[in-house]
Amino acid sequence: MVLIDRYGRPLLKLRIVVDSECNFNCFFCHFEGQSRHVPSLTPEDIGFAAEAAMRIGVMDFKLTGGEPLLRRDIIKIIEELSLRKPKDLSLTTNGYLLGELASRLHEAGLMRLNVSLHSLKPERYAFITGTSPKVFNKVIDGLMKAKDAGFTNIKLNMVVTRVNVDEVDDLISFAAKHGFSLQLIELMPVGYGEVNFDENYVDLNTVVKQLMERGRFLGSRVDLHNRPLLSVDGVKVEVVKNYMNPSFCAGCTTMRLTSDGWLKTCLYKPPSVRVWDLIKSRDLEGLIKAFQRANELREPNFRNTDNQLRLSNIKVRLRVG
Ligand SMILES: Nc1nc2c(ncn2[C@@H]2O[C@H](COP(=O)(O)OP(=O)(O)OP(=O)(O)O)[C@@H](O)[C@H]2O)c(=O)[nH]1
Ligand SMILES: C[S@@+](CC[C@H](N)C(=O)[O-])C[C@H]1O[C@@H](n2cnc3c(N)ncnc32)[C@H](O)[C@@H]1O
Ligand code: SF4
Ligand code: SF4
Repeated sequence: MVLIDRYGRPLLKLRIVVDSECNFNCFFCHFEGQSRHVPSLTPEDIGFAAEAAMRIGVMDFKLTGGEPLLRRDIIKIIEELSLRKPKDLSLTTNGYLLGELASRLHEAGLMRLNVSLHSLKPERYAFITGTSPKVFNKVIDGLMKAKDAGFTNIKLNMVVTRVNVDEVDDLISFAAKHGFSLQLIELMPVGYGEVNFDENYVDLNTVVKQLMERGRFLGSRVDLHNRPLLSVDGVKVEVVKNYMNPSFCAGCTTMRLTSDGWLKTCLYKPPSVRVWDLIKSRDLEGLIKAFQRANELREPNFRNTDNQLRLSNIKVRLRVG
């Protein structure tokens, strides 16, 4: 069984925001649209929430944050999820603590890793992430340790802004050299990303157009946002172009479980459904109902209103006829 929302979109994936804290301070951080410095669910709570999600057909879990590797019990969280045998279990990290944790993450059952890497220039990396230039080498070391630990499917996340758009080719070369794939992410006007959006936004379509001069289109991810997949210089490049993109939202198959126990139906905006008490009291039926309710409330953020008008006109005409 899979839940379908009012716009015909299946609910396939849960992004679990495991914490609201971070050791970095990226100038664009959206913090998954959740509040800072709030309490967090325990590993057992998260496992229980995943169980309810699996009952309604969600088999794909993404751990994110804040910085998920700051949780001292991150291994236990992964074990709790892994024992329920999901189809996909992945984590997105800034990579700072990856060197220390990579082997244990792999052993605990984590299947995939996305590592944010917005620049290959230590000074610029520090500027973007609000850290010191020494941090860059630690992140690169973490990436190499993750590869050695057995992670075969590592995606580099690059949020493309005016600060780093000149490094897209360098990131492709770096990914090619080390066997990673690359995810180009358009800046989203959420959280800090909203505050400095105008001076930093780059339309990803312009970047993709240039890449297509030497790359080829492999297809779209219909399971997730209809994201285009390209092959450029032998590297798989995934395009996360969200801003003003109705096709992206039409393919939205996700919702978020925030660290303080809300089902957040969209990154950008309410509504959210509170599930903290249902999780804490282990009310499985109540939690399944809350998932169903949140799914009914899901709405695409960017929509092609012209098309929608045309569609509703057709429906009206059919009814009248
Ligand atoms: N607007 C929006 N952005 C999303 C959504 N899901 C993921 N993103 C963004 O996509 C970018 C990449 O997210 P990741 O955490 O690396 O995960 P992912 O690529 O979505 O997931 P996988 O393909 O499973 O690895 C980040 O900027 C996320 O904020 C969504 O539903 N809506
Ligand atoms: C919120 S972070 C949490 C995980 C981890 N701290 C990290 O940075 O990888 C998840 C992903 O969202 C990206 N991101 C953060 N703010 C963004 C924004 N305003 N627009 C687009 N992507 C953003 C990050 O670069 C990262 O790849
Ligand atoms: S994007 Fe990730 S690493 Fe950067 S501040 Fe946000 S949570 Fe921290
Ligand atoms: S509907 Fe909201 S959460 Fe879904 S893809 Fe669009 S912006 Fe993201």
